[in-house]
Amino acid sequence: MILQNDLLLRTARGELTERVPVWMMRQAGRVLAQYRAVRERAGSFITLAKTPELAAEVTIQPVDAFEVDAAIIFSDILVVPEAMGLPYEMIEARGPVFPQTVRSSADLSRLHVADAETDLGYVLDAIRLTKRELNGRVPLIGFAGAPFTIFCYMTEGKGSKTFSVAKKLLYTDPHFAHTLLRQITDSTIAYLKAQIGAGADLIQLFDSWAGILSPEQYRTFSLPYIKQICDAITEVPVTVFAKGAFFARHEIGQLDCQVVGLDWNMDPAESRTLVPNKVLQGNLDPCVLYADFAQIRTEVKQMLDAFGHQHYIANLGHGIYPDTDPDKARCFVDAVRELSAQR
Ligand SMILES: Cc1c2[nH]c(c1CCC(=O)O)Cc1[nH]c(c(CCC(=O)O)c1C)Cc1[nH]c(c(CCC(=O)O)c1C)Cc1[nH]c(c(C)c1CCC(=O)O)C2
Repeated sequence: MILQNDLLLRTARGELTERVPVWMMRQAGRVLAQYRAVRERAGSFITLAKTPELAAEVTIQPVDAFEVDAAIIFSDILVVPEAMGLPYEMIEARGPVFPQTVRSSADLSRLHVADAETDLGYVLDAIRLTKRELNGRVPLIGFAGAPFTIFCYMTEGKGSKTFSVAKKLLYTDPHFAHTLLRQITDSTIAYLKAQIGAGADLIQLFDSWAGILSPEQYRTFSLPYIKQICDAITEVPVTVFAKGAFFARHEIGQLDCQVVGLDWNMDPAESRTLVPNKVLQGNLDPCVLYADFAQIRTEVKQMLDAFGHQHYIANLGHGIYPDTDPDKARCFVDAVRELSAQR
């Protein structure tokens, strides 16, 4: 299948392009009334994620609504722990919860390394169906959580501001921590390879909780596992997005990945210096989309000026907030397209 719009893919591979590609983290979701309608029909988030026809439908919605340069498969990072034997629930207005947690070596007997085809076949089916329905319009991004972020949810059992239960284990039982991190890494590599086999054109790793670690802990408990994944994924470009890990940009830049994702606390020029020779992605504060249309355009212009128009993928600095006006999201995408094409 030849892609009609392969701008993002060419940029991710390091090629010079005619304008800056743009998409938004969490673009498939509650921002869109069309999503909420399908979610209603499905009954629950998990049913929606496990029904390939519906997952494909909501994956494509933002491509129609915003004309972004990529689709990202509708799923969640927490499908990996579930596939390893730790099911999750998605509680309305609260987020994900694991009724059982894993906090010691004894708990590990309940887990297995995920088999992508049997345990995550529904995501692979959703990818195949989405690819067919996209019919080459834009590339499809596959994704997974980085092992440390998945470790946080599996040990803590729910979201947390500090993830102090998870962090405590790094100090009190590092052997357990490394064993679990290894199992998550092995599961994630198998899963990402299967996503690529099913048609994913690029891969993004979300290390959403990277910012809670010290640089030393990040070097010990997160980076080595991300490195294993980057080394294993050779087929398509890989983006590493480590939220809050401003201190690790140089080391992330040394990995065998093609794109480094940035949040809005990370200065573009400083990031270019720390991460030379890689494509950068980001990093507009999602709260800018609460500003008026004129100000959104001004902020986008500043961002494009700061990053430059090459070796750069425009995005938000984290996922779009669910109460964002979709017209403002559309304004962000349009501003990138228009302002980066004028040369
Ligand atoms: C940490 C994390 C999770 N999930 C994800 C991350 C990493 C990115 C980040 O840091 O934001 C990744 C994710 N989750 C979802 C996607 C879909 C693709 C996309 O459009 O980006 C992606 C890429 C769907 C989702 N995942 C979730 C929803 C909302 C649930 C619903 O629709 O009922 C969606 C659309 C739920 C979810 N899932 C998770 C949380 C904490 C929550 C609750 C908070 C929230 O609601 O945003 C775990």
